[in-house]
Amino acid sequence: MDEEARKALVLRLFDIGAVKFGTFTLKSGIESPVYVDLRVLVSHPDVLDQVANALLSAVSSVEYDTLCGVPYTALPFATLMSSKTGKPMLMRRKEVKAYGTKKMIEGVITPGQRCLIVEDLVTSGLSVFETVEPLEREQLIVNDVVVLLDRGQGGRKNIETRGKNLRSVLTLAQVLDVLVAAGKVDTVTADRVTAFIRDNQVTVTDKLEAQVLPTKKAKLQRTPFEDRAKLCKNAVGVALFSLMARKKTNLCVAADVVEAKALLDLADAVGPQICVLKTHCDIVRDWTDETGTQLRFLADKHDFLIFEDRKFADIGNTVVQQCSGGVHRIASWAHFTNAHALPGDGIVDGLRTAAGVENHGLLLLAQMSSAGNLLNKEYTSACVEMAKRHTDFVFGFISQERVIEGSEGDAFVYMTPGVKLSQEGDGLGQQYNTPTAVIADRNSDIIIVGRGIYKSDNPAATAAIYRKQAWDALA
Ligand SMILES: O=c1ccn([C@@H]2O[C@H](COP(=O)(O)O)[C@@H](O)[C@H]2O)c(=O)[nH]1
Repeated sequence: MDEEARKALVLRLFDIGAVKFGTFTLKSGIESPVYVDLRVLVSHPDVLDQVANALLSAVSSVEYDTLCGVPYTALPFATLMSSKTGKPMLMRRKEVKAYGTKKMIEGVITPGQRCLIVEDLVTSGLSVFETVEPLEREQLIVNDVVVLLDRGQGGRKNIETRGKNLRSVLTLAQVLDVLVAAGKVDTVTADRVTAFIRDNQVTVTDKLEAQVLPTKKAKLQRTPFEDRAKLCKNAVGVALFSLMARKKTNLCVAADVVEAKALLDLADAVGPQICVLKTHCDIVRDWTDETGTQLRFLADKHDFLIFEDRKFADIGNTVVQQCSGGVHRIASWAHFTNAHALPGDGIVDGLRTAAGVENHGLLLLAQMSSAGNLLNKEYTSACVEMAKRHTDFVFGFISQERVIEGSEGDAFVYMTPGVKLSQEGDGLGQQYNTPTAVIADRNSDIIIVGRGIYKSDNPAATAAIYRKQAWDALA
């Protein structure tokens, strides 16, 4: 943007009352000699257009695929920029809906795309980070921020120390220079404003950031997996925690393929990346005893455990036979399986009888990922209580989040299905979250990923991507 255009924009902003001088009490209680209100721009389409052009010229050398305005004032800026460039736009919700999708970001999200943040005014930079955080959780890459007016109160430094580039169309100092030169503001006022800016620098500390960014606030101080192994009372749980610490992976692949060879090939391909291979033996059309034997061979070869996701739900006497007998003889090859708590404690006792506690363990289904499921809070609490009554055998949960807080909860493992890099459902009720959302925000331990990996072109390479994201999210 050239000097003349900049001057014209400043004068127009002054004319429409977007920049005012006097004595104003800010939200913080501080008295300020200057007040910037860019919300008035929506009443002046010519100025909005000038602003959009100025913002676009400030980012002419920046490469980005999509853009997102910080709500609310910058939304019309971003909309105009999107329309002028043809680049798609995303919108961040200020309030998350209490119903439906509960999405933070509206629009088509393509993980890996570079997203430009558009802001009207930067003081501390915190509102920029309120927008950056949910975008990064959706796996968008945010490197660049463009703002119409930088007040010069430390926002640039706060944004840049957090690794983002900030480009501004105007600084408050430049605005003052133009207005003084045009005789709109006297030098005494300009000096008061300059002194105010100098004396009111804002540093964003980690504490302040945590107050504003809810997910940072909720972040758990994690007990290392090797220490949790010492708290767990079941041998398979101990082995799983130790394996995760040793192999540095919290990825479980749901191997939902329907032929034995495909299952074994998949297990061999993703084996180096995983802590657990999850099976549904009853969907494998040519399952034989040899399939179980071969799976155990691969588990030893690659150092993973086998979890048969059988979701037992019958009385104790029946599950004894379902787990040890039938075509699948689950107890002979799976390290652990899972059960619904619905029938009562007898189901745990039955499965313990069928498999024994030395080489087997059990997870309870405390929550499910599917839309409209009936596992409500009371049911989840009842599962938790049941698990606490059987710590010799039950070592964790299938859940959408960590369901027991504190050191007592450290003795259990939390495995979460419904994980994919993109969050669109499957049309049959499955609901997805990203690996980062599941591990960092919901404090789960292990992500369970099926179609996101086995339906990809290269399951081994894709498993490595999920593994890295899930492991990094623990930090
Ligand atoms: O609440 C639940 C419990 C189990 N699952 C199982 O996890 C996988 C998910 O597969 P995707 O292809 O990643 O959707 C599948 O085996 C389910 O049976 C679940 O999704 N939700």
